[in-house]
Amino acid sequence: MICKQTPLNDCFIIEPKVFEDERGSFFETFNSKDFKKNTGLNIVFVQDNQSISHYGTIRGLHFQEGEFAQAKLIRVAKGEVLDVVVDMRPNSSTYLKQFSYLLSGENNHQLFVPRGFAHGFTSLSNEVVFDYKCDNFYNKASESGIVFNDKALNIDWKIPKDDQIVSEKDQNLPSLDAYLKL
Ligand SMILES: Cc1cn([C@H]2C[C@H](O)[C@@H](COP(=O)(O)OP(=O)(O)O[C@H]3O[C@H](C)C(=O)[C@H](O)[C@H]3O)O2)c(=O)[nH]c1=O
Repeated sequence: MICKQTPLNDCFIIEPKVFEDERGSFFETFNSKDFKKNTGLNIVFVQDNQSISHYGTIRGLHFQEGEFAQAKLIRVAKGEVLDVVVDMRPNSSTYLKQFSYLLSGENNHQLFVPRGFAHGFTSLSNEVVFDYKCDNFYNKASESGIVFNDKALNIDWKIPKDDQIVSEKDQNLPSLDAYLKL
């Protein structure tokens, strides 16, 4: 596996070693020994999630707050997404900076998103299978987020407005400015 630093502190891109032969391919989607050796992080993932999204779906920007904050190891098993993260940690030198990255079933790349980051993605293909590991359990009461079309973040989701599919819940998330004033 190759581990590359992103422009945001503690956020990494992981490129697993893929073995290909006449039958197809194989790769280890997670190996705790290799993960610790390459990232220096001692993370215990406790929950695996999967979502399936139609083309144009935008999920996010989400995070759980406080003691229920989650680090995530994200991959796309099928299709392609633009994954977007924002460092929401006031003490970080990359505070409020954003980073986006194409994850796909083709490149098999993974993105490690540390606790304290807002996370979202958009489906650039149909029926995207989005799989990720979390190091903390789901806790509805601690869910929070920033609205996907926040003016200050001005994220380019790469999907025409007419094609965007966003849940009612996500459309009603606060702006970054409103969230920071909470
Ligand atoms: C996240 C989660 C949700 N749920 C239930 C709650 C709802 O009844 C249903 C759909 O939840 P939601 O609309 O919040 O799903 P997403 O919009 O994909 O949320 C996720 O999307 C962004 C991109 C993330 O990074 C977070 O992991 C997470 O917020 O699944 C659970 O039972 N367990 C869970 O861990």
